[in-house]
Amino acid sequence: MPDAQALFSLHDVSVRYPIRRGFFQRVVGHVGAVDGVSFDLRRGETMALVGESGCGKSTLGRAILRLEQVADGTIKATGKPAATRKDLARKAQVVFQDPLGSLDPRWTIGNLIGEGIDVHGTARGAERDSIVRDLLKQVELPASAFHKFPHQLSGGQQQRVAIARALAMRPELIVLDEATSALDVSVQAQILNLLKDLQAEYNLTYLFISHDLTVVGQFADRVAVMYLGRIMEMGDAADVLSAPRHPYTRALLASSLKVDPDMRIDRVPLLTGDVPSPRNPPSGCRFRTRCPQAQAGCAELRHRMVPAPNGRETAACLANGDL
Ligand SMILES: Nc1ncnc2c1ncn2[C@@H]1O[C@H](COP(=O)(O)OP(=O)(O)OP(=O)(O)O)[C@@H](O)[C@H]1O
Repeated sequence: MPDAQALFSLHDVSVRYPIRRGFFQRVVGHVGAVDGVSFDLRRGETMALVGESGCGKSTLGRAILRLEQVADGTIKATGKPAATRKDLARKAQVVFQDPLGSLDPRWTIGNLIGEGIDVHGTARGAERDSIVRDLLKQVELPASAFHKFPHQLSGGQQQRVAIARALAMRPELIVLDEATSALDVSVQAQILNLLKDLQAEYNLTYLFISHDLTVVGQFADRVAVMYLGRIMEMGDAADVLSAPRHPYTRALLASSLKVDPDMRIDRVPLLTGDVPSPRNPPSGCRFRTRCPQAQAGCAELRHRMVPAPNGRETAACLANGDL
């Protein structure tokens, strides 16, 4: 049942990349990057997506932004059928890890921020420039940045420009794809504070894709833990991170170098070995090949989310007694 506050409702969403080979680029298989993911993104919340590299976080973010095609399932925006990419440009924006890579070095900051306004024709000339100057103020950049070029700014300032560019479209959702990961800890904290302020002011929804569980604990309201394209645990961030329930979440947290010393994850073995290929994932529970609590029946276990305390959901797990 979709949440009444949902900005986006994902139902059983799968995304597959074709694997092409040979001169004619024949499709010889698929990578199931996201497999059967369902959740609601609630208006005004920060939902974090965490998990090891290659588990499908960015692909899921891109699918919500309509930058990837959904193979199965649906993504509905505020109860209406899925918007087109153009409609969505206003509603959902993205900020990536590497601001310099997403900012054209030949453009001034004023033009970079004003680009979306120009494309959508929402304002022109002096009115457009005044909106851009306002956005500079909102992201706490000096007015002098207007005529500068990206390489003249620091990494933190460049990321503020990327945020201003996203804000220029007056979006409801911003996908933050490792948006603070490349920054120094102190700059990262400043950007996270800015994002919090902007969220409070505009009731923004954030999908926060991150490897850093400590930052997720400080920044996110809810967290979805992904493994090989599937959600393994989802719920209130404080709950999931302080008392992880699924063996994968427990191992992921134990493996994180910056774990909170108060976390109740004693004696949980660290994650070992690599994530299996999503081209040929294990049957049953996908984590079973690395799970310290794996049992014979895990190979046949059907993936489904089961309710856990405090409104949390976890992937069915034989070690947790879910049959
Ligand atoms: N364009 C593509 N073509 C084929 N496979 C892809 C493509 N993009 C991603 N993949 C594969 O899809 C899977 C999920 O990748 P994705 O980048 O979404 O994971 P991620 O969790 O965001 O990883 P990271 O944290 O490293 O960014 C991986 O196995 C990846 O190799």
